[in-house]
Amino acid sequence: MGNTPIHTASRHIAVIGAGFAGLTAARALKAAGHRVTVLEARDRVGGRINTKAAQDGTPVDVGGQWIGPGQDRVIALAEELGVETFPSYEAGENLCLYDGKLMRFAGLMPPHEPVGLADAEAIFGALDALAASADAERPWETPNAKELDSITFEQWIVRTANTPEAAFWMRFLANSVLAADSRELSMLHVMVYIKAGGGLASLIGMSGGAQERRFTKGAQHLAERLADTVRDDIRFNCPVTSITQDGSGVTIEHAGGTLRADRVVVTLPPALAGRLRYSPALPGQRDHLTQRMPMGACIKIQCFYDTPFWREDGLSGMAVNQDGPISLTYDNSPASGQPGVMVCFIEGEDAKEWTGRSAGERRTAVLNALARLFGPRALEVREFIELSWLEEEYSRGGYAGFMIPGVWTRLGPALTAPCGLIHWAGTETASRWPGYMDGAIRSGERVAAEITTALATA
Ligand SMILES: Cc1cc2nc3c(=O)[nH]c(=O)nc-3n(C[C@H](O)[C@H](O)[C@H](O)COP(=O)(O)OP(=O)(O)OC[C@H]3O[C@@H](n4cnc5c(N)ncnc54)[C@H](O)[C@@H]3O)c2cc1C
Repeated sequence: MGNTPIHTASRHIAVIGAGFAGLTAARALKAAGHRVTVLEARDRVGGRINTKAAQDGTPVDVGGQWIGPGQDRVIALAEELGVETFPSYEAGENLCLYDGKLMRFAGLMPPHEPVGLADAEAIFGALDALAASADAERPWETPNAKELDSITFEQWIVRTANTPEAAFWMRFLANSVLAADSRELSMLHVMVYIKAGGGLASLIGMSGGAQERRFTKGAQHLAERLADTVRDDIRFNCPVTSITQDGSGVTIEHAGGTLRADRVVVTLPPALAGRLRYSPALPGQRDHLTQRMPMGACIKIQCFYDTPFWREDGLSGMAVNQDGPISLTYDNSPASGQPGVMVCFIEGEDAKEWTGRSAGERRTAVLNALARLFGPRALEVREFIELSWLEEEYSRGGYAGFMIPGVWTRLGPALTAPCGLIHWAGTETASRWPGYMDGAIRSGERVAAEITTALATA
């Protein structure tokens, strides 16, 4: 697993959550000779990964789905466990509906008028350069960290953008990459996130970027194969409610009873970790951190068609939509190209609004938006599958938790610092690819090494 094994007496480690972070931690701890018990609230593994089946059996990822270069840990895991991937479809031109005008374009930027186009390109460059100066391992040590952490991404946009086009693309970036509104995000957090994901091109690209490949049988396939390595140690339908530490171990209360262990790994996103009861109470800095790391907000929708009809028009299926409620679409058809599947995202403020509307209203609004982009054939949908992650009791949003201003510089170390016998993991704690499956896996590996070291020196 890439860690130097340190031999210690076997202990019992509890792991809360059977997403990629928890499963990876459990597997590594077991491999190091410990007994593990994974307590999972849901009746399945995967957490923010969830593959459902459409009526015709096509796998549909209602949660995370893409992987790309630089995400070495998830790629290595898929190879090791024999889980097949295929390249995302991206041939053809993209669409952008902006200022009431529908533009077709190749590459990253639509043909805005020259001043707006130049300014949009310049602000991407400025953000990328600033992000390169971030310290993703220790964000609070980034040059000018305090200043950058005292403003929102929106304040930086207002200062830096000279045209509405540049401001639009930056707000769109916040929505599409972090599922958050530019007014909520710490500027320092945006920089750290970009740096940790290898730069803007890496984050937003398809081939060569984070959207390059998908799992042939859905991302859940990888979670299931990983779970197979610790299957007998997972207890489902066991939402944890409290963790009590004493001199010799931890007592964990969950819906199925009580578990005693030597140490515990909590892999929940900080906002959910903050809802557990801890005795003794956690240090103030850790609690205030969890009070200030809200979840991103997104609704993921997939529309099924007999064929990917947009391909016949020379379109890739990728569209950016200023009018909402969907802000972004991609061709999400299976590798065979049949049926045609269009994935649409409602993110940030729009997701908060539209999660409260009826399913019927959402369906009508989504299909009307698709018809404006791709023409009336978009209305001939044969299946409509949506999931609002805001409504998921054991996620309460996605893609991930993020930092509002002031958190990284005042409370940052509390994100990963163990609290006695409690260790923290989860994608939010990763310094590479936080917010992604890869970050979750890295966090599971990091926490397993942390526990092995702690036990060796205890
Ligand atoms: C719509 C959407 C699209 C995404 N797209 C991508 C993508 O394309 N590529 C990518 O790499 N990433 C993507 N992500 C992000 C990715 O899914 C996550 O970063 C990753 O899966 C997080 O893994 P984790 O183990 O850290 O957390 P989680 O998967 O959230 O695991 C935490 C686990 O804890 C459980 N739990 C919660 N509360 C309790 C409790 N009280 N007691 C016990 N168990 C509990 C949960 O049920 C869950 O199983 C997306 C996420 C979403 C929501």
